[in-house]
Parts: sequence; C-alpha cells; structure tokens
Amino acid sequence: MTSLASQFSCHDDYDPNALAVDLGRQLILDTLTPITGIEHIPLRDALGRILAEPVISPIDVPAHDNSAMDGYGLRGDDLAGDSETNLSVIGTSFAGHPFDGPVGPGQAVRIMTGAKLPPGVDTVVMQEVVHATDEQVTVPAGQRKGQNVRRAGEDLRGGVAALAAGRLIRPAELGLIASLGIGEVGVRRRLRVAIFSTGDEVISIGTPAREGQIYDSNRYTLFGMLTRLGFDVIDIGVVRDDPASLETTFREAASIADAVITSGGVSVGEADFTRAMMSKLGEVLFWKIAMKPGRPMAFGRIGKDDNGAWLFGLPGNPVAVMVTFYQFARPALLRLAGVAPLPEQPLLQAACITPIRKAPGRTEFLRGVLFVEDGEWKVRLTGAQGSGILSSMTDANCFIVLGPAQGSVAAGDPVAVQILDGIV
Ligand SMILES: Nc1nc2c(c(=O)[nH]1)N[C@H]1C(S)=C(S)[C@@H](COP(=O)(O)OP(=O)(O)OC[C@H]3O[C@@H](n4cnc5c(N)ncnc54)[C@H](O)[C@@H]3O)O[C@H]1N2
Ligand code: MOO
Repeated sequence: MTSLASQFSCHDDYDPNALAVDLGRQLILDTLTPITGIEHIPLRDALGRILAEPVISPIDVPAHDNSAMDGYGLRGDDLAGDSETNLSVIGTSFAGHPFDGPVGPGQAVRIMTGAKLPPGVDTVVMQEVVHATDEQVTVPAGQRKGQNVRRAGEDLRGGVAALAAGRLIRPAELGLIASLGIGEVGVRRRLRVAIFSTGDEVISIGTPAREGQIYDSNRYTLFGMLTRLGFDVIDIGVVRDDPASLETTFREAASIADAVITSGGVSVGEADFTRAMMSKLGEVLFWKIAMKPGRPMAFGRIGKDDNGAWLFGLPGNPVAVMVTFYQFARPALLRLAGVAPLPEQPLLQAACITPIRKAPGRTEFLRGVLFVEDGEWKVRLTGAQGSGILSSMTDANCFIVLGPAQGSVAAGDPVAVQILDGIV
C-alpha cells in the first residue's frame, strides 16, 4: 500500500489540526479498494447484497406489445377523428390468453390490461368511454392512434445490462431481476466487520455496574448500523486499557475481518493506550476533524495483506460514534463492500424553529426532528446535544447539518437536514 501519511499530507488542503468533513470522507474513499469474491445465490437471498456482475436481460420486458387498459383494441387508422367510430367486435384478448387472429379494418377486439395486442391492433380505447354490445363497439371522437399501449422492451431490452455491477439489491431490484426470469445472481461476499470497545470503565450488560463503570452502548449502536447495511458483524466485546490485551485483540480482529471498528481511546488521555497500539500495529492516521461531535478519529490499516484490515478508530462518546459512523465509516464500508460510487445523499432544506449558537469553522451535526407544518418542512432540536446524550439520537429522525461557513441560526432560518431513515 502507498504510504497513507504521504498520500494525505501531500494534499493541498490537508490540515492535521482539523480536517474538513468532506475532505476526510473523500480521502478515505480514495484509499479503499473493494473486496473481491463472488457468490452465486438464490434471488430472494440477495436482498441487501451487492451485485458483483451486471445482470444482462435475456429478454425484452415486456416481451410483447400489450394493453395498458381494459377496453377495446383497434387499428388507429380506423379512428374517424372528429366523429364517432363504429367497429365490429370479433373476439377477446386476455392477459395470458391472447386473441391470435389478425384484426382487420373496421374490426376491434375486447382486450384486458396486460393482454398481447393481436396483429393489426395498435391502439386501445378504455371501456369506460365506449358504448358496446357483444358484437359492436362505438368509440367516441378524440381518441389518439397508439394510445394505451405498452411497447415490447419499453422497460428493458434483451441483451442489455438491466443492472450494473455494484448495485445494491433493494426490493425494486429483486422485482426487476425476477421480471427477467432470473432466479440466481452473482453478489459480492458479505463484508466482515469486527467491532470492539475499549476502556476500563466500560462493561458489558449482564455484569452489575460498580461505581464509575458504564454499560457499553457503542457495540450495540455499531451492531445495529452495520447489520442494517447487510454486513457480517464480529463482536469482540470490551477490551481493557492494557497494551497486551489490546495488541492481541487488534491482531486477531485484523486477521478475521475486512474492517475493524473500535470506539474510545483515540483522544489524548493518559489511559488512551488504544492510540499507541494502533500506531504500533499499522499505518494509522489520527485526525482531528473540524466537526462536532466526533472531533478525534483514527483511520488507517493494521496488519499486513490477508492478515490486515482497515481500521476506523471512532471516539468513545456514544453520539460521536454514531455521527462518525454515518459520515465516514458508512460510505467507506459500502465502497469496500463493492457498492458502485453513490450519488451524494441530497440534503433537505427546512426552517429551523430552534435557535442554535454556532461559530463558523467546523461542521456540526445536531440531532433534530423533521416535521411538516402548514405545508412547510420544519425542524427542531431534540433537546440537549452533548455527545454523550444518546437519547438525542433516539428522539431524532434527522441530522441538522451546519456547514463550516455557517454561524448561529436564528429561529426560522433555513438549515440543511440529512434524513436518517429512508423508505426503501
Ligand atoms: N484534552 C482533550 N480531551 C478530549 C478531547 C481533546 O481533543 N482533548 N476530545 C474530546 C472529545 S470531542 C471526545 S469525543 C473524547 C474522545 O475520546 P476517546 O476516543 O479517547 O474516548 P474515551 O475517552 O475512551 O471515552 C469518551 C467518553 O465516552 C464514553 N465511552 C467510551 N466507550 C463507551 C462505550 N463503549 N459505551 C458507552 N460510552 C462509552 C467514556 O466513558 C467517556 O465518557 O475525548 C474528549 N476529550
Ligand atoms: O466531538 Mo467529541 O467527538 O464527542 O464531543
């Protein structure tokens, strides 16, 4: 690997004292190369996985011209234009049971939605607008040749890539692949991510907390965020602030995972052995990011080749873990897992009803509740915003993103909002 330090320090904008959020994110993305390895799996199992090869359509979808309405199929040239058209009904075309014979001038067929157009038919008139008996149909003036017809291949063309490699398979992709008659797909193997927490004060649930001890929440938020991305999570537990245990754990984690995420120990405290151990075992950069929360962060690689893994050393504070995960680790891990570069998630603009004090110079990610009032997007703060206050995340449905140039926000000012949950 090219030296991370040399790569990053030669960047014009690099400031080791406070790296801009966008720059840090980009530097990480530029460093990572996706994992390799393809698994061929049944379609339903592919939900949430990433295509390792394109899906080539073996057929046109739809396979034939068909009706978009229940009504009458006819020849567009028969339409009289400004007056009614009378046609004789010679049969019915059902979806799955087409009317095979040709439809000649002056003739029509009863046709259902999805039914193949018989030869000669190029136009469908919906049944609600006609007068019809079993033998005869009267079509009103004003119908257009070619209307209400779905053309063969208008969704997907045979021989062409319907989905590119690197596409995340969501419900829409499952349906689209199924529409091609394909029951198995080639996906990237699942990304393996090891997590552990550090700190003598941190204990796992199940152990009674003594004075000064706290329950580990970071492994749970990390487990949740990683699992929702479809990754395999290897939970290593809590590691004491002790160099020997840290060294063993880092080595083991790097040998079994593609990426290791730790929380705590990246600041400058006297018990921050994690930081020293990361430096000893790999090429790791310690960043101060110009953001709040989530100022200290480590990124790099520990271990060598197959025994190595990418490292994200997130700060210990529970909200800082979630913010740095969403802003840095999430896009990086998706790239590592093989997702093709994603368009930037669009930020919404909303009127902030809570005034916020802020000095320019860093990006702040405040926890907010986005809502609609009087037809307008509005957002309010969840309450206290300390980086240890995890209830500010549970109450939130969005981050309010105040960029580096932004100063204080007055009530009613527009702010950028990043929505936490989508519907797909
Ligand atoms: N002199 C300075 N002090 C601090 C700085 C600084 O720049 N200079 N930065 C502050 C910021 S910002 C943060 S964030 C923290 C990050 O420090 P560490 O990554 O070393 O984290 P810890 O000190 O280990 O823990 C911070 C905080 O979070 C609690 N914690 C840790 N792990 C967990 C866990 N698994 N579950 C729940 N809570 C956890 C821990 O008890 C501490 O309260 O440093 C500041 N200080
Ligand atoms: O910025 Mo620190 O990361 O929580 O408060």
